[in-house]
Amino acid sequence: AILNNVAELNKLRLTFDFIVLEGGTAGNVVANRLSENPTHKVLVLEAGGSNEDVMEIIVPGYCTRTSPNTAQSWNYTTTPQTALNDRVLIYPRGFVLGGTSSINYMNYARGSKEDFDRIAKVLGDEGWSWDSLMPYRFKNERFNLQTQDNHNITGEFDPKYHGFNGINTVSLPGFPTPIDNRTLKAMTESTEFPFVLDMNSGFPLGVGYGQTTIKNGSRSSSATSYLAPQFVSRPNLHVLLNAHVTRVLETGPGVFRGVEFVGNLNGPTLHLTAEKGIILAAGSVETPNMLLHSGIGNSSTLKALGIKPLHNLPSVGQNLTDHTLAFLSFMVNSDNTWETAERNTTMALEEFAQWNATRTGPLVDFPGSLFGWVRADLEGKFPDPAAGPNTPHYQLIIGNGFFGPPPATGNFMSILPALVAPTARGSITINSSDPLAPPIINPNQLGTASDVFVMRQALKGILRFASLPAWSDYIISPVGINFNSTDDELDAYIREASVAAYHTVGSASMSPRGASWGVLDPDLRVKGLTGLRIVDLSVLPHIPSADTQATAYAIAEKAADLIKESWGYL
Ligand SMILES: Cc1cc2nc3c(=O)[nH]c(=O)nc-3n(C[C@H](O)[C@H](O)[C@H](O)COP(=O)(O)OP(=O)(O)OC[C@H]3O[C@@H](n4cnc5c(N)ncnc54)[C@H](O)[C@@H]3O)c2cc1C
Repeated sequence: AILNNVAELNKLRLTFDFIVLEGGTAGNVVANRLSENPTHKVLVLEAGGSNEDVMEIIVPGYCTRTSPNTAQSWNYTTTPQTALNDRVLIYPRGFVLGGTSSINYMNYARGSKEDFDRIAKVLGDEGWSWDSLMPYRFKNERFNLQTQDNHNITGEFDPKYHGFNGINTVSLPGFPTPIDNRTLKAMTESTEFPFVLDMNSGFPLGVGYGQTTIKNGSRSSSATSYLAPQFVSRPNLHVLLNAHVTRVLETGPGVFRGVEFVGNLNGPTLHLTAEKGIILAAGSVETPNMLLHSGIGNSSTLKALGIKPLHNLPSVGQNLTDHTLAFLSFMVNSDNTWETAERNTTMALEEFAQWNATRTGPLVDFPGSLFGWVRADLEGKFPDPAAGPNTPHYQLIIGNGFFGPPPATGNFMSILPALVAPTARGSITINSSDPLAPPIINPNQLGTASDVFVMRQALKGILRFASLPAWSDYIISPVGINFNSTDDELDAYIREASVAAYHTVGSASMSPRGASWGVLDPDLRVKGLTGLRIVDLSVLPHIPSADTQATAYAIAEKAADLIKESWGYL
């Protein structure tokens, strides 16, 4: 059942085997899988509210409206980013059931085989390799063979890389955009941007059809899928909304099976204990924040802040890694772009009415059909930052309009580069002993010379792509730079036009058993402690070269098996 307040929970007088701290992308997967065993009583505590009836969440075409500065987002900001002219960036995360899977842009991308084989090698644990994670990707995925416009999808994906019986629906685009055919034609005009049949095969290089977590024209999040009515009605699964967790608590020497939370920010502090274990799945920003406030982190820093150190793990909050996105638009010779609907209320209402009546039309998709995964020419200047030669350095996000509020006049298309093999590392730290105070978020965007160089090469690559004959009667000019900008001009543009991609990972990373660094053993247990596992993207020692939700789901499916195994059933 889903409960809205602590009074409802108290009335039930329940005890729990597992308490899953937070109903986000990964947390809901674990809650679902652990409650498959009817003898296991599972509670999820989630700070945010319900995902139901929020149109910005449900309608795919509205996905860019879910954040920032909405009731469904932790409206964080970063520290001034040195490489980005000291700009403070917005840094949203989902504050709602489903977590960031309820507010993200739904792109489903797994990264490369080499990404995960590198992680397995670093950890000395084959269980994290690409091949070992494949069954968990399949357990998560329910690939949808029908699109909203019922077009023939042969040649748009490769079925052998997909799961068809999982829980979370993944679909191909259901409404072609007017620039799809030109993009496909451009691919035939240059060997630099070949067509890739399926970017989720482990070998993503090329440009191909995007896959998204959309079910029949509406968002599929961990809340709508893993907590669908047939699951959340299990008598042994309870989800408490509006429960802000402040700390995990020591219940015996080195044993953490307690949790402290508040049911509303001015209300009393409440405590619960799990018989078997606590699963911390608050995401890469809040998980390290919560560990630090619980006394798990660098003991001397915690002591200086007035927090009683309970377990010295200096890596907590370190190694935070994120991708970087640069906005890049082109003025085009067409009026069939997003701007036209954005400037015309009647047309926007018609699009919504179409979606509402038949789940067809432009709002059934993330606003874009094709994505690219490309390697940059490093010109021998830097060691390869990618996991291997089949792994991209940057992503192309192609859209039929201007991302963000459009200028008053003109029509546009966007080809955004996202740096997906960053070398910079950031951190989550705290400067207060108040667990309700926001953490200090420093993703250190483009924080190395190598990252700035690769982003510059990405911009040059996109300018080459936009110069191909397929675009000659369509693209008028880039916005903010031009086709022959100098390196200095491109760098100046990058520092102003780049933002975080919100693919945050790594801040409570696994490391090999017995290592002097890291926060978790490869079985996701906090090093040196009993009763506490972490299951979210903070656990990754390296960032995959793709959007991150597919990996959050795979980690969580694997974690559920690890937990079940340790309690003697699978
Ligand atoms: C705007 C945006 C767009 C994105 N687009 C894409 C995309 O298109 N494709 C993609 O693959 N990835 C995308 N991502 C990233 C991706 O969605 C996330 O990496 C992933 O969902 C994170 O999963 P998680 O389980 O680690 O954390 P989350 O899903 O964030 O779960 C954490 C949960 O913990 C809760 N929580 C945190 N602290 C507390 C507390 N103290 N007490 C109680 N509850 C708490 C949160 O409310 C949340 O529900 C996007 C991210 C953003 C922000």
